Amino acid sequence: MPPQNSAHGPPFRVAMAGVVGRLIRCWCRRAVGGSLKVPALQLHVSKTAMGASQKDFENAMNQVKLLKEDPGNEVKLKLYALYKQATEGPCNTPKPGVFDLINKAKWEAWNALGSLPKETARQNYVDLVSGLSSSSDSSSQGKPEAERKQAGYETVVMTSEEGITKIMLNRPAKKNALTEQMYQEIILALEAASKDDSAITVLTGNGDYYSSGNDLTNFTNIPPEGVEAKAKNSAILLRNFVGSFIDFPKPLVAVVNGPAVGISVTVLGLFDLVYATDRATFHTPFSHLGQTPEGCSSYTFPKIMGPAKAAEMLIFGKKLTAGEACAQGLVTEVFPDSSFQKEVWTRLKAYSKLPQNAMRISKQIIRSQEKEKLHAINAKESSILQERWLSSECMNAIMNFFSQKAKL
Ligand SMILES: CCCCC/C=C/CC(=O)SCCNC(=O)CCNC(=O)[C@H](O)C(C)(C)COP(=O)(O)OP(=O)(O)OC[C@H]1O[C@@H](n2cnc3c(N)ncnc32)[C@H](O)[C@@H]1OP(=O)(O)O
Repeated sequence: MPPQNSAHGPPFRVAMAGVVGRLIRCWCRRAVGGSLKVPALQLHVSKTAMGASQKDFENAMNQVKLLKEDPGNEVKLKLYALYKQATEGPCNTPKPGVFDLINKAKWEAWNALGSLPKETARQNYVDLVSGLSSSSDSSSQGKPEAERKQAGYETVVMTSEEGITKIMLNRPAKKNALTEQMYQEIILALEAASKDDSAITVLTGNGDYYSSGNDLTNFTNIPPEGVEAKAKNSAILLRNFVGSFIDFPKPLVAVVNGPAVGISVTVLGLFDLVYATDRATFHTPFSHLGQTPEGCSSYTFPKIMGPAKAAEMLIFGKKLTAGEACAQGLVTEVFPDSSFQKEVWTRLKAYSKLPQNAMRISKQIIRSQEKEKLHAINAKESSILQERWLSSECMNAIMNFFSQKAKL
């Protein structure tokens, strides 16, 4: 029975979360046939309890790689078993020999899941990872909100204060060039921000640059499977990255603290507000790099600034000043560099006090009109780039950058 003081207030919600958490833990224990103990994790009760999507599952797999603390062998076995069950179904391989201790333990964990349906295994995997992440985050609880720097990220800094979640790109020595790890961490940070209690989410950069775009070393790190596999995986990552911006459900603001290049410019067409310092420039040198537009810019830029101005940027690589970008509608407002941070954050703090649900719903009405179209454009741009990355034009441009022959 709910406490007398409130039918739906915090004490009741806490109590209910405890009950639901216990039920899920109990259900998990039954699902593995009781032969593997599920550690006493505080399972995070989220939207995923209604059925994890493939995207939730992929995000959880990425999140596992970013765990700060080793979860221990028992949990790792459980993750392994749920992963195999979710992707391949019931255990279908012969039992390893008695001296093959590690593979035998893995086989037994998988086999113990019996005929657990793939969807349930996927859900259990997502819940388990969510529990692991929130238990590793719990060390930050009790600190003042402003200091609550969220754990689990290495290339971005995520903080929440006064209704605003800030995701700050944090490789200033490399002009915040986006590594593969950084794309993944931004996807996860946006996913977390979409579910937290903040009203507004901000993306910004640390140091003198907002971002110099894709880290060109991403293309030099070729796996044993070869360049085609590299291009394919990069296209998947790109598509997921841009997809996170398309689907982001609440107001998203870019605080452009300095020059922006490549993909950090193109995705601006998917933000709700773009505030720039007068030191910022906006540069999409795709043809110079043997590449083509991404971030849905082949659609958003002509729509925002008209086809002629969009072509000048996307085909001919014209670099815009902040004032020009504002005149063309890509930037909402430009501020003098000396007062940029003060003016922008004062403005955003005032906006964050507006009714949250109204802002969120308004954003969703606007986005829903072309969400499907944006996803289709994202898919097309990513697949064209997958081919471009294998072209000699693109490979030469990247080699030029590293041999210092060409600077933009
Ligand atoms: C999953 C894959 C998805 C792919 C999506 C595709 C996206 C397309 C794009 O984003 S295209 C844009 C790519 N970006 C660039 O081409 C920028 C390249 N960088 C530069 O031209 C210059 O560095 C600069 C103009 C941004 C800044 O010049 P400056 O002289 O001021 O500074 P440095 O060149 O000395 O830079 C400092 C160090 O940072 C390294 N660095 C900067 N940008 C990148 C980058 N994009 N990739 C890799 N490394 C970068 C630079 O090499 C210096 O490193 P060092 O100190 O070790 O020498």
